[in-house]
Amino acid sequence: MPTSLPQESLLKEHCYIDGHWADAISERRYPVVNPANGDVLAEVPDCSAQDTEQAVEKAHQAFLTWSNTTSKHRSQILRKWFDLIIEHQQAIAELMTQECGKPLFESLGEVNYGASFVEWFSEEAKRAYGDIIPAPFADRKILVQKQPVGVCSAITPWNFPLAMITRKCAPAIASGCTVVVKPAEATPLTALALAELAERAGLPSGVFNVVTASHGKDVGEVLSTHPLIRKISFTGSTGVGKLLLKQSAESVKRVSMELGGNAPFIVFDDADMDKAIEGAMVSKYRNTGQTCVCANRFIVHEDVYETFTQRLAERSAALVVGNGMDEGVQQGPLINMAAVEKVDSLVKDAVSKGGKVLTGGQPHELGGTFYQPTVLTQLSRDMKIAQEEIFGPVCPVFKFRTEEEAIEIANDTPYGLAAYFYSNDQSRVWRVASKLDYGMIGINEGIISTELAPFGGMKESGMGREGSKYGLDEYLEVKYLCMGGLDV
Ligand SMILES: NC(=O)c1ccc[n+]([C@@H]2O[C@H](COP(=O)([O-])OP(=O)(O)OC[C@H]3O[C@@H](n4cnc5c(N)ncnc54)[C@H](O)[C@@H]3O)[C@@H](O)[C@H]2O)c1
Ligand SMILES: O=C[C@H](O)CS(=O)(=O)O
Repeated sequence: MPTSLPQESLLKEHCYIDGHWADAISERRYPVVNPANGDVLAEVPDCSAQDTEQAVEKAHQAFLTWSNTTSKHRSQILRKWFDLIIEHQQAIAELMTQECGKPLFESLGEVNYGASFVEWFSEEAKRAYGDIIPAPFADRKILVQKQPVGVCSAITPWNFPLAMITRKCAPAIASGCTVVVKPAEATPLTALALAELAERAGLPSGVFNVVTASHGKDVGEVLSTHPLIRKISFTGSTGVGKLLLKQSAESVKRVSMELGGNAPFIVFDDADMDKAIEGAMVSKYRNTGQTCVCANRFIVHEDVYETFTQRLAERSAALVVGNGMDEGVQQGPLINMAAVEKVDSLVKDAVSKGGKVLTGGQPHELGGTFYQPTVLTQLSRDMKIAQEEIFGPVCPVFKFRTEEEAIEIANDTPYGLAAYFYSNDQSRVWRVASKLDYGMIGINEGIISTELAPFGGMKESGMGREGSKYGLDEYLEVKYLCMGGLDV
């Protein structure tokens, strides 16, 4: 085990089921690798369908008790979990950087962002209000109450190893549900550290379970079809999301889907260029371009196109690329070589069709999973980079002339997660915001995610919302009680 991993007991190498640290029934294990240098950080259980079925059954038993606790009790435990995550944020961040690659300052940011969902839903737990509705007849009362959905499953991606788990499990636990989590195969250690801190916070056995596996298919099939699972919450690619929707349909499970993105970043001729460049940099290069809400297509008015592209290229070329644990590094590795090959293939396709490389454009001289921050111009919409989620440090910059053209280009995608645009014309702001088909829109702002606002998309970017006052309802059922025959 590399010496840089925290020695404190947050490094867990077993799955967490019903309050026990366990091996897989098969005793198979798989290595967790640092994408920056290929170091084996740890080994964790390679769980199967059988392990997952046991976890679901334990979560069901725990639900029978947990669902009958008071919301205040659940709130207090969630608050303790939040406090422990914050207390141990450095150790968690070091685990996160070494298993997913993001620079340490970004991992610390994610730990605090992910913890904010636990804090938020420790408060929202006490606000699952119902209604008393004026009855149409004198002898009855109409009541509406909310109750927990039941046993939930959560399947999460590697790019935000903590926040994507807390964004699901905090509202689930707050509402009285229990959860079986399958983290991404690449990033189980952060999830297991969360389980350790949940146990220390006093979360009862079986409420929060973590099943680790080297691939998603077998475990995922159980988590999307088991009769005791009443809801599945998935964050990941649209392709896997569609598969899970199909698998969940047979037993009509509740679903939350947080899927892929293809965010447009529109710069109008009346934009504040300094703000637009800053917004472009933070939106594009967060997690080395590997976030679902990263700017994926820059769409820039012809009058400011040269200025924007030159300034973006200068800033991109100046980014420090390296191991995320090293001081000053701003761009880490991509998650694996397949990601490097995909990003490079998109760049080469664009160049083969006439695209021009202003900076970068190929794997980084560091080798391995590192890629050069890249800016491309002279692009056309028939290029793959116009339609696919890049998930890497590449900025394709398209040109437009009219407002209508910009909106048409921006909406020309099956995705509808996040969009961004920069303009100082207030009338234009209202026109464009109303016409963009996206669940979240940053206006003169490049980073918009917060636990206070509803996170989610339209079209093939998914369904449901996470965080905010809307996030709790994803884990609640609404029940109507008609109390009749009253002599009142
Ligand atoms: N909308 C959002 O909030 C959001 C957030 C983060 C990432 N994402 C998206 O996730 C993708 C990148 O993450 P990724 O590479 O981990 O995505 P992915 O879809 O490959 O994997 C996500 C999770 O699904 C599991 N999985 C894979 N195949 C499965 C199967 N057949 N059955 C069940 N589970 C299966 C994986 O093991 C992992 O835990 C991007 O498309 C990104 O846009 C979306
Ligand atoms: O990658 C997807 C995450 O949901 C992005 S964010 O951390 O919520 O902004």
